[in-house]
This record gives sequence, structure tokens and C-alpha cells, in this order.
Amino acid sequence: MKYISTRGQAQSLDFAQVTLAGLASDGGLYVPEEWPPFTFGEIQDMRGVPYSELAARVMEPFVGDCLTPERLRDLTARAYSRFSHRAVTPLVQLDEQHWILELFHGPTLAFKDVALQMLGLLFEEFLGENDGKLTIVGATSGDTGSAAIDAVAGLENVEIFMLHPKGRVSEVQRRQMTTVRAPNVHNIAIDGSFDDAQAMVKRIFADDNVTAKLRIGAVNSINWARLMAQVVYYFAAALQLGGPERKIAFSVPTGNFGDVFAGHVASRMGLPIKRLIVATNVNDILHRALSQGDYSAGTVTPTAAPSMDIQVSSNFERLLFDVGGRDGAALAQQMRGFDMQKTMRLTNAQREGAASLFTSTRADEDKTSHAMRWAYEECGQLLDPHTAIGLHAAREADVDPEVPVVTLATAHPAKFPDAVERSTGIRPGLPARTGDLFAREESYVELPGTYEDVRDHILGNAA
Ligand SMILES: Cc1ncc(COP(=O)(O)O)c(C=O)c1O
Ligand SMILES: N[C@@H](CCOP(=O)(O)O)C(=O)O
Repeated sequence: MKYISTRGQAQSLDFAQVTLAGLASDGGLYVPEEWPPFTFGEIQDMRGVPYSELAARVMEPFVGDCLTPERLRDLTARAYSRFSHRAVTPLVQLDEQHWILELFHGPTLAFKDVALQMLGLLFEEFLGENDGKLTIVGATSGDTGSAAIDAVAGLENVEIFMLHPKGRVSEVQRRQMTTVRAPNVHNIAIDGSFDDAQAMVKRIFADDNVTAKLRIGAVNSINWARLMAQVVYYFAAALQLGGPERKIAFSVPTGNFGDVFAGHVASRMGLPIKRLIVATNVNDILHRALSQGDYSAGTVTPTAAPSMDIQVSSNFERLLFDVGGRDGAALAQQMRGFDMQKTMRLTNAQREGAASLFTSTRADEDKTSHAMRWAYEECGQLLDPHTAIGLHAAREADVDPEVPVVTLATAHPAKFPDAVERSTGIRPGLPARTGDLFAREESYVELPGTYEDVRDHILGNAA
């Protein structure tokens, strides 16, 4: 399996190389040269297998010959051994048509663990003895940071610098990052938004002053391996609800478009998906892009769902590439225009290509709160605000009543106790596995939101 850049200029890479590279050298994102399809029978044969075996089967075509089947199975077994639920990503029924796919049973209580527990192992696997250190630079609106830090803390060959927007993540999220004591972990709070942090990360990849000294890697969903691991749970859910004989719709709380793009990949691989519902909060660039063709970034509005307070959505580029004719040169030009003006129109091909599978809905704070209340009062389920945005969109969507609609539950409600309590009157408690999170001492530096400060800090502190 070879991977090519969405901007057409970077060298094509194999799976091991793409995992360590993160972002492509031309500023694009790597995607498989072609989608590897499963036959209907192969998907049927996946029914009932344990999650780690399902993960190995779904990932195998992407990994190519970079891992033997046995080695891949060893890694998936280890990656999912730390989840607190035997099913890894269990389904919970809400009513006749709606299900919740709980993706928060990993060590840091968010869906990011599903991919990052695997990615940490892949880094270890692919970094040879003579490769030196991989310096990860990541941006987080709360969940990627904690999951990535958990996955790589203490690894010999990996060091991580994680940027989060100061004051714009929940206290639980911040503590999950800043209380990890390991010499290879560096937390940085910047003045600014997640978008500012993400832009700095991308700039670091293109900065020769940095790349001449450090080998930079990525844990954000710009890294293909992240998305690959997220494809698995679409198969897991669909197989439990009657797939592949029956089509399933998914509603996905969306920010950086990684999670829902993984659903698109599952569909490209042959999983019968009726619809992917992109659920946004008021930071609704994706809703505007999908419903009106207008991809224009405004300023970020802080909400009760801070991990989705994103206006520049990295993985949307992968979709535009895939549904818009896979023309790297044209997309590079389109993205350059967006980088300069922060606005662009989707082409007709991009709009029509996306419309065949995607719809979108936006939830303001009242609707988010109402969805949390409905789930609690009518179904006895406490949801976090991100999942509630997904549920709102699922219930608004006009999906044939025969089609099950699965909302991805992307975080445990206890990560956002204030918002949950405001809407339901119930303050969710942290599961015992989070230990003494509030007793542990925090460690992070605060930096102004300028690129140079962040770059110099990384250069000055990298081992
Ligand atoms: C809890 C939660 N829900 C939803 C999202 C959005 O996912 P994505 O960025 O993959 O669209 C995020 C962050 O990415 C998140 O942390
Ligand atoms: N919501 C994310 C933002 C980063 O997204 P990623 O999927 O690209 O890592 C977070 O919690 O950090």
C-alpha cells in the first residue's frame, strides 16, 4: 500500500514511513493511493470477532507488508487491553431508532484513545535503533493531548510537545495532560485558540530551522494512522446492528473532521453506510461548507463543547481531495487560496461528491443542553456535550425509520461535569481508573501565541 499527498507534490510513502512522517512535505495530508475494498462476504465474516481481531482485519490492507499479520495482531491486542469495557466500543440503545457508540472506555475517557493507544505502539515499532528521537509536536482542544500523552509517556525514542489553548479546555482535560510526570512530556498553554495551535504545528513541519535539527512527527489526525484506527469502530457498530445486510447511518460530533472521515473510509471499503451526519456546534464552518459550499473560517466562539471549538478543519482537505477528482495540483491551489484569505468555495464536484454520503446539522448551546436533558430524562443516559451535539443532529436528521442511527459518543460525561450538571442537574463522577487526578501537581509552561516563541521553546527544550 502506498500513500500519496492531497497536494500532489510530496514523495509517496509506505505505511511505516507515513506513520512517522505525519504531515506531507508539500503541506498536504497523506491518503492511500487507492481504497482497499472488502467483499460483502469478507465483511460478513467479521461478525462476532473480538474487537482487537476486527481491528487487525480492517487495518491489514492499509499496513501492507510493513507488519506481519501476527505482529499486527499482537499490537492490536496490546492497544485494546487497557480499555475498561470488554467490547472496547460498546453500543447502547436509546430508543427504537437511536444508538450511542461509546468510544470513551480507554485510559483518558475519549475516543482519541482508540487510535492513540495504537499509534504509540506503532511509533515504537517503526522507530529503529538508529533512527534517533521522534519529536512529536501536537495541538489539542483537550482530548488528543491527554490521549497522546498517555500513549507515549515514558517511551525512549519519542518526545512530545503538546500545545493547548490556555483556559479553553476543561479542568479534567488539562489535568490529564499536565499531571503526567515523564521526562519526555512537555505541555504548553498558548494564548489563542486551537486553530492557532494547529496552524503552528503545521508551520513547524515546514520550518527548515526546526526540521534540520529535529525529526518532527504528528499525533493529530493529520497522521493517517490515527484515522485508520478510527475506521474500525464503524465496522464494529454496523456489524452488531445487522450490517452488511442492512445500511446504518452515523451521526458524528465533528471538529477537525477526522472521526467522520474515518466513516467515509469505511464506506469506501465497502461497509454499507446510509449516511454520515456531520454535527457541529456554533463553530459551524463544516455545516456551512456542506450545506452551502462556503468554507470560510470565522473567529472561534467558546462553547460547552470546547473540543469542537475549531474553525479550520484539517481533514476536510482529505474529503475534498477524494470526492473532488483526486487532483493534487488543483487542490493545492485551492488550499493556498484558503490559507491566504481564510475563505473558499467548494467546486461542484466537491459539493456533489460530498452530498452523496454527508449531511450536516449545527447545534447552538440551547440545543446541546436540550439533547443532554432528553437523553437523561427519556433514556437514563448521561451524555457529554459533544455527544449531545451528535445526538441532536441524529434526531433532527430525516433518516428512514428502518435505518438505525448511531451517534458516536466521543467523550465520557465526567470530562465536562459543569456542562452536564447545568443541563441535567447531575454531576458525573470520574471513573476510578483516573485515580488521584485532582491531587496531582500540574506542570506546564504558558507562552504568548506567537509562532517564534513556541518554536524557540521547542528547540530549546528538545532532548
Ligand atoms: C470529545 C470530542 N468530540 C468530538 C471531537 C471532534 O472530532 P474530530 O476532530 O475528529 O472531528 C473532538 C475533537 O476532535 C473531541 O475531543
Ligand atoms: N478535538 C481535538 C482537536 C484535535 O483533533 P485531532 O483529531 O486532529 O487530533 C482535541 O481534543 O484535541
